[in-house]
Amino acid sequence: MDWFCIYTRCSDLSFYAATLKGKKVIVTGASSGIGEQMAYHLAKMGSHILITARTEDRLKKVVDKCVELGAASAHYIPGSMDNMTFAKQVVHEAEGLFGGLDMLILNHIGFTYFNYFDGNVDHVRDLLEINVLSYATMTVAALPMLKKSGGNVVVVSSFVGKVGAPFTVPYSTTKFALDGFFSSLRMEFKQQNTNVSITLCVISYIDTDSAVNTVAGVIQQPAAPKEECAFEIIKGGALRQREVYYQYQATKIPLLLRDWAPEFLEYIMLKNYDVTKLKPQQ
Ligand SMILES: NC(=O)C1=CN([C@@H]2O[C@H](COP(=O)(O)OP(=O)(O)OC[C@H]3O[C@@H](n4cnc5c(N)ncnc54)[C@H](OP(=O)(O)O)[C@@H]3O)[C@@H](O)[C@H]2O)C=CC1
Ligand SMILES: CC(C)CCC[C@@H](C)[C@H]1CC[C@H]2[C@@H]3C(=O)C=C4C[C@@H](O)CC[C@]4(C)[C@H]3CC[C@]12C
Repeated sequence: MDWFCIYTRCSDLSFYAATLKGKKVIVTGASSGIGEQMAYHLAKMGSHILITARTEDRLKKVVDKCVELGAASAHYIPGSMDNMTFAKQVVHEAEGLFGGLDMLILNHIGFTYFNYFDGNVDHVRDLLEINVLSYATMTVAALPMLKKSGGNVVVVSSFVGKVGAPFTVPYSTTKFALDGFFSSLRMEFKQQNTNVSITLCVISYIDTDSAVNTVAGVIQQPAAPKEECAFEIIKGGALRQREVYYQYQATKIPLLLRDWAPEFLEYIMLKNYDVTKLKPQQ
């Protein structure tokens, strides 16, 4: 067993020892994809869960399954994160339901295209509202409760929140912004001895329906499983890691090249794109 395996085993063990049983957790964007899978993991661990997204019937189905899987309690609140009043309302709902909060998992994203930048700066602004400002708004609203519990903020970002890539100009802009906001805030928390951890998750291509449909063959790299991805995100948050890299070899290794051999990294990334598979712009 090499050092990496030993490390992984130890961190898994310490995670299981400190599971999220009885913890109060909000998961945004949990009607599908990685967010839905995170809700199921938390349910199996026996957490109190509040999920949110826009589509009520999907949320209801996820909540029903969470109850079946063993959640201490499961609730949903439907609404759109382009509305900051709603973003605050979700946090206040958790306060009313649970009387506190241990973990805030920020995961939702607004719809975007996967193609050459179309010049529409209004779309960039709209996406910043949903993907960044609602995250900041919810964090500010949840901070009093998280300070009381010594809790965690978990921010789901992307490989393209660390490295620029073709066809994701508006999306990548929002994910880079999350790094600026949350990495700076994390340092202020250290400076002020604020006992709230911030985990930024750097995620590679995952097999969610929306991602696979959008990317449709353009990216040659295989998509990683959403169930495992969801587990690694929760584990990183519970262990108060500053960043999570999933999949490790598809994120951390290229990131090592980013500052030392940027042109080589660009070369590798472009080789992974099959532009002939690009869907026509809608
Ligand atoms: N899949 C991938 O390849 C990768 C994903 N990620 C990140 O993982 C996270 C989850 O992605 P993934 O599971 O693939 O995405 P999905 O499209 O499956 O899920 C997105 C979620 O956000 C919700 N949502 C969409 N628009 C809004 C809105 N306006 N207000 C509130 N909620 C909204 C959706 O529900 P509804 O439509 O009902 O509102 C859904 O629950 C994201 O942060 C993404 O950036 C990072 C790297 C790679
Ligand atoms: C070393 C390289 C080969 C790695 C390249 C990996 C790149 C291309 C991977 C890493 C993260 C991926 C994107 C992502 O984060 C989330 C979304 C949102 C979803 O709704 C639509 C798909 C999209 C844009 C993914 C597209 C493919 C991306 C850019």
